[in-house]
Amino acid sequence: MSENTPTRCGVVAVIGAPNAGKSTLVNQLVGQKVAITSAKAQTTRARMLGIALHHEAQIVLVDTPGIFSPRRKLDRAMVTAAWDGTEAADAILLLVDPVKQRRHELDPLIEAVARRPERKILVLNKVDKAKKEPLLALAQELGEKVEFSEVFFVSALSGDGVFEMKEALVGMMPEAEWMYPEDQVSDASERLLAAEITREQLYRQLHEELPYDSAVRPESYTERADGSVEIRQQLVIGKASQKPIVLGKGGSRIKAIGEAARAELSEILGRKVHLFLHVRVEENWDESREMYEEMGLDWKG
Ligand SMILES: Nc1nc2c(ncn2[C@@H]2O[C@H](COP(=O)(O)OP(=O)(O)OP(=O)(O)O)[C@@H](O)[C@H]2O)c(=O)[nH]1
Repeated sequence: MSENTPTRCGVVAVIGAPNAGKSTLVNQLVGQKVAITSAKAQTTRARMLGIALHHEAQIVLVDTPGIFSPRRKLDRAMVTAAWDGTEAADAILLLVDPVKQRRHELDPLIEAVARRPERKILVLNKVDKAKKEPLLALAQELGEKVEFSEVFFVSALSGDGVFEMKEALVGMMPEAEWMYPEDQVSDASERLLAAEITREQLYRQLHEELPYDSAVRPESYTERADGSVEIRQQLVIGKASQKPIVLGKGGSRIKAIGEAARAELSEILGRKVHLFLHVRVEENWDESREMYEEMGLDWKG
């Protein structure tokens, strides 16, 4: 970057139906993992920032929970967090999975986006799985409903088309000082990220067996004198009957979850990690204010 080039900085809110690939795209744009992903819908619970740098621009990406029709209190808090994430954005990026469109969730979203005053960008994801003609037809259909200033076709998973999109995003960012230090990639604390990494493993390893209502509560995060870090977390489940599923035979499942999370965390943190997990049954954890605050969601009584 030349010294005379003015810096740019802006906020892009990434919205879309559950499972569209929002977290995968944010990670790809940032160039490292800042948000967890899974095949399970509604993995992202709170608003998370991923901070991408490209040329003179700092692009602050708001990874929102998927927007869907809320039924439970937890769902309502997630949808509120999603829309809050779009406040004060310089652009709204609507991400769509062209194969599994989830129209019942996508259609209300399209209507809401159409009414927003911000610049709007359409990104059709998962092009690795989609056929060309339906993809173009979908872009045209959505383009008739919302005034998008740009349309991109990408694979967030493989990175195809993401570089070109990043180049284009730079030009959309207003001239401004960077909001975050150059080396900051996310606004999540290491403590929260650690809990999220464990939750990702919990979903990956038990996705069919364990219903959606489970959570990981950070208990302690202590730096040891030798430079390593000791992390304690609770795996919170809603029913005692789920406990044997999480533990597995002779504790083998929880051990595998802990081992995979520990390995990934040591890599991300660049140091040795000691991870201790234990299961806790809390029937109404999704009605607890403390849990909401730990997940970065607002509690609305
Ligand atoms: N084939 C393919 N799969 C993808 C692509 N992008 C994301 N996925 C997969 O789609 C699933 C959902 O991805 P996420 O990034 O967790 O989706 P999300 O929109 O953040 O989901 P929520 O947290 O439910 O809102 C994961 O299994 C991803 O690996 C892509 O470009 N191609």
